[in-house]
Amino acid sequence: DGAVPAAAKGSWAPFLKSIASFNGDLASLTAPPFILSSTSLTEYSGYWAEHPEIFVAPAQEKDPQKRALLVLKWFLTTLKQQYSSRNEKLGSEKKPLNPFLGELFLGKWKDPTGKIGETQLISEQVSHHPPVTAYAILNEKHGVKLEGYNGQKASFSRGTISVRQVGHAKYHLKEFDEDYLITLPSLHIEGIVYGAPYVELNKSSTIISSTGYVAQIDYSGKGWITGKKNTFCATLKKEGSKDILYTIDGQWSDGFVIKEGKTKKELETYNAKTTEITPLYIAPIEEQDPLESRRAWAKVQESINTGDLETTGTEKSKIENEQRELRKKEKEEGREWERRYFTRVMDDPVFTRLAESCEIVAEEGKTDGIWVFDEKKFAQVVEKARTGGEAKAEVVNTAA
Ligand SMILES: CCC(=O)OC[C@H](C)CC[C@H]1O[C@H]2C[C@H]3[C@@H]4CC=C5C[C@@H](O)CC[C@]5(C)[C@H]4CC[C@]3(C)[C@H]2[C@@H]1C
Repeated sequence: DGAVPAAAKGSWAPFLKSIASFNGDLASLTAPPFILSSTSLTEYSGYWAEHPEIFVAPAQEKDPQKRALLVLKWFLTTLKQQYSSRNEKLGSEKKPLNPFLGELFLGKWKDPTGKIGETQLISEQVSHHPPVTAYAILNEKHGVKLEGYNGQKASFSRGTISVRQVGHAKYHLKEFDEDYLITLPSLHIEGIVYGAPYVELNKSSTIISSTGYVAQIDYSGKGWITGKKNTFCATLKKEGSKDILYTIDGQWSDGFVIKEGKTKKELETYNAKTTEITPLYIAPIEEQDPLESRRAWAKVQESINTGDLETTGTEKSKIENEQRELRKKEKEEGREWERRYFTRVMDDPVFTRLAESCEIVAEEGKTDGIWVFDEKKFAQVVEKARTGGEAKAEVVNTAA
């Protein structure tokens, strides 16, 4: 059963107390030691493309309707890693490290076959209060670019933590000059009182394409029709039409079936458990920029993994104090921290046009702008790395 391990019982009470006065800021949760993960939240951006071949598949499909289906399929294949990979690997959902402002996580999925080409991950903590992670995933060979950002608005009630995700993802196909706006599902954390938290997705999310296709994904937890957890049903339609072109049903943590809308003919079955994950290549720590997660958090990660709470505390405080000093200095000099790859804009025409079709996302975009990948900044960073400028081999050690 999911009962709290006896040894950890002692650390449970402070957690439940902190959760009772939960103020919505997930980072303020004093999660018990066995729940602390040594992974920084900036690394979660990598969950969007752990199957690079599926990520670039739409770029190779000439038919726009089939392309829209392949983008929906790719999105659905990311859910298992996004929302249940900690359970698989670590036994339960964990509390990630809360990234500092400017923290970077850079990596690439290499391609030995030469058919997919290299796929690059750039993830940057663009805001600390509230925490917001922006990311870009780039595949030059197929002209595929994913950019997005996310933050969390959390609340606690009836033993579960509910999280509304702020932000969105935008998938771009260069060859067809096509865009897909992806809204982020709400979630809640179940199993907290048993000490075995896991994510369940709520309600629905949408993918709107500039070619006029709309995908609607409806999530449900246990106790819905099938009683199985992590179930969903998705439909793909042409905007303004009632005809369902395709349906996709299944469990995002297990697998799903793609069917033709009218005839219900089975077109494809996807098995999330047997599809290989491509490992992300990260530069060795000594070659990393000081702002890169695994270098900056190295001592904290080491002490979390060895269960040395004392050192975890002191090393975390060092980073937090450094950050406070930086913010103080910026305030005195009347400047803001320079984001390295992303810029906040008040109006992104692609986002605005596509968001009109789904009210949720439009709201955020209007109020405090949206974070976009800044190609100019990116080019400067690449140039600096090439000419050996003061910035290190930022993009990712291309020699490796
Ligand atoms: C045992 C009970 C306990 O200690 O409660 C702490 C729990 C682990 C609950 C709080 C944390 O749960 C984690 C789950 C994290 C989300 C997982 C996946 C994603 C998708 C990704 O694309 C964006 C980030 C997001 C939404 C994570 C955000 C942070 C979450 C909610 C962690 C909570 C701090």
